[in-house]
Amino acid sequence: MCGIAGIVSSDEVNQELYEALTVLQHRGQDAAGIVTCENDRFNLRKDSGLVRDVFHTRHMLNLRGKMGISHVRYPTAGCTNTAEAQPFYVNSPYGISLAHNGNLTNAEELKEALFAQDQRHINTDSDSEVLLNVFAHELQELRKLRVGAEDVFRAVAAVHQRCRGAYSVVAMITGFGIIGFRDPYGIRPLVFGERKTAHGTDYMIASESVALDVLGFKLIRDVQPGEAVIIEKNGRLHRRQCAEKVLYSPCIFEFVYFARPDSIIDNISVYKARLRMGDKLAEKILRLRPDHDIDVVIPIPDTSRTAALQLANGLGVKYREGFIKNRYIGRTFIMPGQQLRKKSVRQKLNAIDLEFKDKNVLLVDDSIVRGTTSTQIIQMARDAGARNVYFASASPPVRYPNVYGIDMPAAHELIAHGRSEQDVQEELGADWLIYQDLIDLIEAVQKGNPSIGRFDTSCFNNDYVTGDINQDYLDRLSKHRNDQSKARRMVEGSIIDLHNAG
Ligand SMILES: O=P(O)(O)OC[C@H]1O[C@H](OP(=O)(O)OP(=O)(O)O)[C@H](O)[C@@H]1O
Ligand SMILES: NC(=O)CC[C@H](N)C(=O)O
Ligand SMILES: [Mg+2]
Repeated sequence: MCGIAGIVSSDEVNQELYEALTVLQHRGQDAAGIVTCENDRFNLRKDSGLVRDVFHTRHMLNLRGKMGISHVRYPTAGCTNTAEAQPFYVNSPYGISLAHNGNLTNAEELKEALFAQDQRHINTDSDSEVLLNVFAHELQELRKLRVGAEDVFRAVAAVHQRCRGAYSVVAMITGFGIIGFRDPYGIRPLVFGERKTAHGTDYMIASESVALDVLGFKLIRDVQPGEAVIIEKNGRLHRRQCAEKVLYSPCIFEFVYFARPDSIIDNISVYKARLRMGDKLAEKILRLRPDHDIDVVIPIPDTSRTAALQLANGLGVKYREGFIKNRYIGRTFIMPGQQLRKKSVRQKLNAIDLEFKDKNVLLVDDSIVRGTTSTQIIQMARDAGARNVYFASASPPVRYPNVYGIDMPAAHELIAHGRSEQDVQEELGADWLIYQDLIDLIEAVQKGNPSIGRFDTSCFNNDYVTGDINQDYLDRLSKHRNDQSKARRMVEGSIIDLHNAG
């Protein structure tokens, strides 16, 4: 998952793009970048690392301009090296820069076609560089000296024809403005908002509404699946549906884990969706064991807190913060490499023994993916003296790879793949394991916006919304991107790009 933002303002945007990235940091911790545009010239700073480490005062001073885009990265293609940090840049036509959240599922074919037919060279393994070049090629084909909104809409329509998979995008064209667009399924979130100032209206596009809130923008709405939103540098706004066929199917895992609870995406409050997940889990537990002996409900910080609190209320059992999170350790699931993920769980969470001693504890997490967190946490609960350790997951067993922007490419790395719930319970060492039912999860999310008829739930039920994912693709993905092969490719690459402020 990545975080993206774009701003057109009557004032300098560097500081605000930086702040947007700090608010979106939970979507990607590997690399960060900002491009601004001033007098038809781009200024770029991007590098591997957290937002606070990538941008120093000297970089910020260089990022001049009243429009710009920014990105935090969690790779799903290529590797973690700096050459694949975003935004990407092409000089022709016009000078275009682009930041992408999602994953193209036909990137290999597109890369070949870009080279063989469109005479474009792709210098990294990043699918986002491919996407940028498709967009650039389609704009070039229109052969206009100066670009206009109509041309951009036509190029986005052509992108929809050629690209498969998930893409929420912000792009910027020198001397013209910024563009936000979303694939025809709306798999990854994208919202836009406005802020009235004494000098006119500023506009902002972002992955999540929380970034708008923090910068004082008012949410207008989600960018619709297939839609493109253009904000010209003079503040003029254009919108157009560019896809022939639209099938709104947002990724349900955004609501389970990725998005911040204070965001509203796809017109659904993530916070309320998580509360409802807690309600549903409580109902299931009471159905299965009306006379349960749970003494205390304990969340596994951070993301599960909202669901766990409501679950405790539903059961009428005490809610206690039995694990304390080290506030300086980030999200472990999106860290690169299993060794680092495993080590970080212990650095991140520590138990308060008195909440466990001689009690039947119900630990709650939002999801169990590789089982890295749950295995260690259950052991920690036992070490802290718990009598029985029960474990509830606010989402169903994750059994299948994600191909739309979450880096879980190899089925065999998922703890529930090919295992029954009973098997997983034994593997984790829990005394009882309760998973949310998929139907309940869907209801919990859909209640926030009943007009969305479908969600991408592929990691739970193998049903990929784009309908074009076959075993051959999954096998290639698994071979290329499992933990071991990723580790082999962790080489540092130098950037062939705009001058990058070092
Ligand atoms: O089964 P696993 O492979 O361990 O993955 C699932 C865990 O990873 C995530 O936590 P993370 O530490 O990333 O972030 P959080 O602080 O937002 O909960 C998620 O909330 C689960 O706790
Ligand atoms: N998680 C994402 O959205 C990743 C974007 C893009 N596929 C990359 O690897 O950089
Ligand atoms: Mg967690």
